[in-house]
Amino acid sequence: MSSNSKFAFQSPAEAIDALAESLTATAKENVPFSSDAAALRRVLGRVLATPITADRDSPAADVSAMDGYAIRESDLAETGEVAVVAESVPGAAPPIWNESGIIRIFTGAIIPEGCDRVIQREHTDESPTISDAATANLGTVRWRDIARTIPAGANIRRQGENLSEGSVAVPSGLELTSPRLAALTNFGVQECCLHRPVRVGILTTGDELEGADAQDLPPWKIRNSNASALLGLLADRPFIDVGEPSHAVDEPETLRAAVEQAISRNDVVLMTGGVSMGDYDYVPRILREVGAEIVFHKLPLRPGKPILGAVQSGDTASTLILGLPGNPVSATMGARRFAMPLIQKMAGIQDWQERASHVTLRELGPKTLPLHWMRGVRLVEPGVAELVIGQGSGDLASLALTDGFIEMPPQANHAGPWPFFAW
Ligand SMILES: Nc1nc2c(c(=O)[nH]1)N[C@H]1C(S)=C(S)[C@@H](COP(=O)(O)OP(=O)(O)OC[C@H]3O[C@@H](n4cnc5c(N)ncnc54)[C@H](O)[C@@H]3O)O[C@H]1N2
Ligand code: MOO
Repeated sequence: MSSNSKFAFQSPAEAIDALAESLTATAKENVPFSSDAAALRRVLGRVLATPITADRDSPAADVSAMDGYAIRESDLAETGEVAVVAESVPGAAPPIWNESGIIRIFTGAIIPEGCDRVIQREHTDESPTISDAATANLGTVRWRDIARTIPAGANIRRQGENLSEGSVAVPSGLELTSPRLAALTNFGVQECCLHRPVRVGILTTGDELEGADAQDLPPWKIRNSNASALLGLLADRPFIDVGEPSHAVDEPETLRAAVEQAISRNDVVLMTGGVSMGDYDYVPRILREVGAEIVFHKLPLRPGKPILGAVQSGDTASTLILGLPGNPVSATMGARRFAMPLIQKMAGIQDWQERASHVTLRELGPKTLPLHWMRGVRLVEPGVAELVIGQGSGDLASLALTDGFIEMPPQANHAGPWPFFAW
């Protein structure tokens, strides 16, 4: 703990970095790959653990970038009609060129040996205007003046100009997005090595909590909204394997058993509630009892000041435990701000640190805080947001109107731009 402060870390970013030091990426596993929908879905959004290399040059040969005519320079000297003697089409080997006449070529087809450029068809007058491959007669063309300005090499995509055989096409540590799935298909991948999805367990605590289906609640009971909020943050990320949330009442033995089970089954345990100063706030004590190292408890942050970050060392890897304050706004913002980047690190994502976009506030009230301040906002136009002023960290109704939140450092009193954390 630093000497001039009651907090172990002075900012969320420092606290996240400190936890990250103990955390490693999940194991690698080989997953079959093909281009059918089921196989693509299986790997989409997962994280590549070893690079994909090109199985051959890209393109695999010199190919045409245009529909037109493959020629050599001397063909342009012809002022009359030039005979089209063959066609080079995608999907077929190029014709053998016998050096008399020219070759009609289509985009993507291989440049026949000896040709040094492609004249696009709109730079010619063709006769007939549409070729009739059924007859042996492929017609003739006349060059328009502009054709004679087309230099050697024009409209030819050279063999290997995108990537040469054996070079890295997709580096490891990246999520498999749509363009990367295309690259895997293009480079003949049959099996890819991915990080196992990060297992995340949600463990809510509190005697007051009931399920979403509870009806006719007495006023001292509430529905477990944190479980839904956390599940909603994590469930649609293929690099996360989030299980059914579990719940423990505020009783030490029950809670300890639930914590031990959650730690044994998961890479990350997200707890909510029970981390502040109440008589029934057992979470810090129990985490210590089960042998977890508490890296921080309380940060200069609002909402969520009582947040707790801990690590349980295992035989091969450490488990991350976040004790999120029970208040719904604190729990949800805390999970987004702290858990997401750390889960990304454990998922093997190279650039796991938050790369938040920034927004400027349309209006800023006079208030400042001596804490890092996460404030719910609604996007009103690109790069501009307005504050959604709520009644505090229990105000779920206001939270539901937000698109995300900004984070302002202590005493900040200007409109930004501030980092924006989208839901
Ligand atoms: N004496 C002090 N009291 C409190 C402090 C403090 O520093 N000194 N900090 C306050 C702050 S700030 C927060 S945030 C809360 C955090 O408290 P806990 O993490 O111990 O959470 P609980 O007391 O269990 O619950 C707080 C609040 O949230 C509701 N809750 C809890 N879990 C859920 C859930 N799964 N779904 C929906 N709502 C939930 C709970 O009913 C309480 O209303 O402590 C302050 N107190
Ligand atoms: O900081 Mo706590 O999160 O207000 O409610």
